[in-house]
Amino acid sequence: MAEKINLKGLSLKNIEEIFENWNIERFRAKQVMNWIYKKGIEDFNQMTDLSKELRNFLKANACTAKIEILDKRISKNRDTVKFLFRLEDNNVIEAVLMKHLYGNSVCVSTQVGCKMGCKFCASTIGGFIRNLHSWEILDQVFQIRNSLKDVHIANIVIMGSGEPLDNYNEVLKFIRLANSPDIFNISFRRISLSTCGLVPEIRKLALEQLPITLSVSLHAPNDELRNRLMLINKRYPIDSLIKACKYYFEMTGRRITFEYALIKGINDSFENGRELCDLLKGLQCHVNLIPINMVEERGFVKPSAKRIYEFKRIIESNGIQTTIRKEKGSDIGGACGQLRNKFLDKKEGYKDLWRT
Ligand SMILES: C[S@@+](CC[C@H](N)C(=O)[O-])C[C@H]1O[C@@H](n2cnc3c(N)ncnc32)[C@H](O)[C@@H]1O
Ligand code: SF4
Repeated sequence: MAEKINLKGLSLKNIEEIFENWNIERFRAKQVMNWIYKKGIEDFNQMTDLSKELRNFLKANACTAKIEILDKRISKNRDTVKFLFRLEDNNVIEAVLMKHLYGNSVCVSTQVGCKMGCKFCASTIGGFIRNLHSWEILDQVFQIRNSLKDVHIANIVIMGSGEPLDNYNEVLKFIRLANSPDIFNISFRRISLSTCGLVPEIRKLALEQLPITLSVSLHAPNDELRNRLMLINKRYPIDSLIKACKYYFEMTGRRITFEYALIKGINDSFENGRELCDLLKGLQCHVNLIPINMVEERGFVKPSAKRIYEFKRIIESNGIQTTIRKEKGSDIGGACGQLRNKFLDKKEGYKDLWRT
């Protein structure tokens, strides 16, 4: 028997073409998409404005694949919900819903694990397993929205496990799908993509001219320090990264956000702050300071609140807009990849959910 076609993660146009090939009226595609994305219904049986005959045909020839929610953890102050998902091949990923005053955001993963090897990151500890398909990235948003019915999702941040630009085509497909009025209708301006700095792909993304926000994980103001923290810097040193960021701004008019995770005694000195200002001089940007989320396996610790504010003042005094990221969900495995690692280590009751 021919394999069923997964309608999840296909655009309206794609589904219309498939239906046309099956001699089904084109407008039925829009009806099916409304059921899936507007009403959250994935079961063809429940699509009551389709004839019984059509529902049976779709059941036999199509499917709406899904990722399964394995666990859902709500932070004590209820502003963060972490989701652990099982994929069809039994791999496990995580995504997070964060409630902000300016609207709720979902942070999605783009890969199972990561191959980039940043020293402070939990996502890379088990290595890289595989890229996610665009529908698997989309389904993280879909399942979260379905599971928290009263929560409106206003923003998507592509900042979960994995390096999105290392999975370029599927991530771009996902961005376009999430933006589509037939799917989530989230404006490009409300989508942020974070990268560790894959220079050729940043340049390629600039040419797409999508007005999304690009966040660059910088974390160090010079090559010597960045080489120690992020292996990618050996391939694409800071100078080439900053040039690519300037190019991105020229092509899109979108200001870059630089992420700088402050690690006590490593990158938080006054000298580091001044060097960072020199590096970013003249660039249209914003700096987001992140108190490092402790990852036991790595032994990095965040600086004191006083030092974090002092660092912020140095950057701001040079006319660069700077924010300190509010720590969210630290009681439920805050850093990306930490919950998945607990699952892989069969900790905290996850042993029973284990399947190979
Ligand atoms: C997990 S990464 C995923 C996106 C992309 N791979 C990247 O590196 O930008 C998202 C952000 O989390 C940051 N990050 C990773 N581990 C962290 C930790 N332990 N504490 C704070 N931020 C961390 C990364 O540097 C990056 O800015
Ligand atoms: S910070 Fe990003 S690129 Fe680096 S290991 Fe983590 S997920 Fe991968």
